[in-house]
Amino acid sequence: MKKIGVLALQGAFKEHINMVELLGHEAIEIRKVEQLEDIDGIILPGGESTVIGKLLDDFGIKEALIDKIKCGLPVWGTCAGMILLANEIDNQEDVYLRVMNIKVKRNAYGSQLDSFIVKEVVKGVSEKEIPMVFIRAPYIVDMGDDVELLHRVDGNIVAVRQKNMLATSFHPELTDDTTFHEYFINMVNKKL
Ligand SMILES: NC(=O)CC[C@H](N)C(=O)O
Repeated sequence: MKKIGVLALQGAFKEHINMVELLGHEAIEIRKVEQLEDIDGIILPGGESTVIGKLLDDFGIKEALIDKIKCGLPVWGTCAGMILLANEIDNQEDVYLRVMNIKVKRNAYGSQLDSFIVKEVVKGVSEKEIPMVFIRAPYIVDMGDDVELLHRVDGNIVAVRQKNMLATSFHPELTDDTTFHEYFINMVNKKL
């Protein structure tokens, strides 16, 4: 059984906790630096990246989290979590963890009303179609040569991996499909 931290400062962290537990692993709500010592991987949930970014500072956890990720802690950022990981954010000076060689565009599809769901096969992740929920989602507008493209939707980059870091524009935790959570657990188990 693995211990998966879910950053629990703001946003849809409960849903990730449920998915991790559904797969038989221990899920821990992360709010304190010392908790980072005792986990095998961490998920950064969807929410509001500006709020989570500020709370990372307020809770004094940002620098320790950056160090852990740079030392190889497997991390998965979903939606706002992807924004937190990015080196650059289109049309915005503020950046947060700056650990992943991607440039993201926030609210890339428009407002809440432009949210949508698609079901597609993600090569290398699953043979069956996976439901992908996009809610005021970002997408990647540029990425480094060291970043592996996992999936595009309508030509836009929505899932990538860079060594121990996984980023998706969409929210698997808001579906009943555990495929991406299994993929991340395999990363944690170093099977991928
Ligand atoms: N569902 C989400 O996580 C939305 C992300 C949010 N629009 C942001 O820019 O931070």
